[in-house]
Formats: sequence, C-alpha cells, structure tokens
Amino acid sequence: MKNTIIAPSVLAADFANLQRDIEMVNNSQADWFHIDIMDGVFVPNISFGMPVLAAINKHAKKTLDVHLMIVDPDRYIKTFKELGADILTVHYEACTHLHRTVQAIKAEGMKAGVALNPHTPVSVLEDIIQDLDLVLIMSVNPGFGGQSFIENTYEKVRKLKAMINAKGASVMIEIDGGVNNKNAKALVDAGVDALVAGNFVFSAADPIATIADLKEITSK
Ligand SMILES: O=C(CO)[C@@H](O)[C@H](O)COP(=O)(O)O
Repeated sequence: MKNTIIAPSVLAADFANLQRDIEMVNNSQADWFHIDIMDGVFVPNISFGMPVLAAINKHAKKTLDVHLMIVDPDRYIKTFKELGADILTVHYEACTHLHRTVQAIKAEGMKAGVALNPHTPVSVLEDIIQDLDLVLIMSVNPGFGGQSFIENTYEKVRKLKAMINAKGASVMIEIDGGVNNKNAKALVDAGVDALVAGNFVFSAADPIATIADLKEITSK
C-alpha cells in the first residue's frame, strides 16, 4: 500500500479564517502544509509573506513545505528556516547558481526542493538530481490557484522518475496545480510521491473528507 503525501495548499484557504483552516488540516489525514510565497516579480501575483508564515507556524502541527516563487531566493534561506520551513523549494528558473542555493538550504537543516515551470524540461536537473530531496513539477503556470491541470505533466513525471531511477537517487516527486480526484491516481501511478491540492480541498463542502478521499484513491 502506497502512502502518498497530501499537501493542502494554504493559498486556497480562507485568510479571514486562517486559524480555522490550519486546524482543519491538523485534524485531517493530510501530511504537509504547502505554503506558496509569491513576490509579484517571478510570478504575476503576490501571496503572503513572513508575518503570515509565522502565524501559520504557530498553529500548524505538520511539515511545512514552503514553495518560493521569488527571484533571488538565496536572500531569504535563513529567514525561512527561522519561520519554521521543513522543506524549502526554489525555482530552477529563479536561480543562477542552483547548486549553491541547494547546498545553502541543506546547510540550514532543511530538505531542499527544486521546482520546474511547465516549459522547463526535467533534463536540466540531470547533474543535480542526486543532491535534491524533492522535485516539484508545476502542472499549471505558477502564480494562481484554481487553474486547469496541464496534461503533459504525466509524461514529465515518467521522464523524471526514469532519471531518478537511472541515477539511483532518492528524491521525492511533488505535483502542484489542478490536482483533483480525477488525476491523482494516474499521477501516483506515473511516479508521484506528493500531491499539492489547493482549491480542490479548500473549496470542497467537506475538506476533511476530500483529503481522506485523495489519500484513499492514491493508496491502491
Ligand atoms: O503554486 C501554486 C500556484 O502557483 C499552487 O500551490 C496552487 O495553490 C495550487 O492550487 P490549485 O491549482 O490546487 O487550486
């Protein structure tokens, strides 16, 4: 039986009732909190920043999986460690010296992830894959929740999984964007270990049951 990680994306929570939504995730079968930090430069949207992450960290009882959609992320690695990040993911497209950035994240005691935009081939990670803990494949263009899943993602996951196996690396594959109960199982069958789900969870009538359903669908 597989244990697929389910990571609700806090971007889709009700910010006026953030503590309530954090407690909902605490009380669910979800494994991680997925936290999207957007700077309005790398992506055309600004989400939330340090004070909000500090508030989330006060109440969250699960792994904080922080996804930085910002330029020059090296400036903030220490800060995100202090704010409680367990996994820190930077974008390949935002890093000039990706290897140095990954080393800096690990030196702070966090797991290091690299995210790829939909147009970026997985082959760019060939010479760094063994240094990573996680690869996040964007299945929508980053910046907004509630977009439609890009179908080419399955092929990308299969290519990445083959690369990981060929290198004998131990790296998790995470998918982010448009995840729901229709594509979750096929994604896991293609090689995905962790599913981020925003609107599908937080817009559901019963988010706890929706998370349980995702867990169940992907455990077979
Ligand atoms: O990083 C992002 C968007 O840039 C995501 O984490 C979204 O928050 C996922 O939301 P849904 O597509 O699941 O609604």
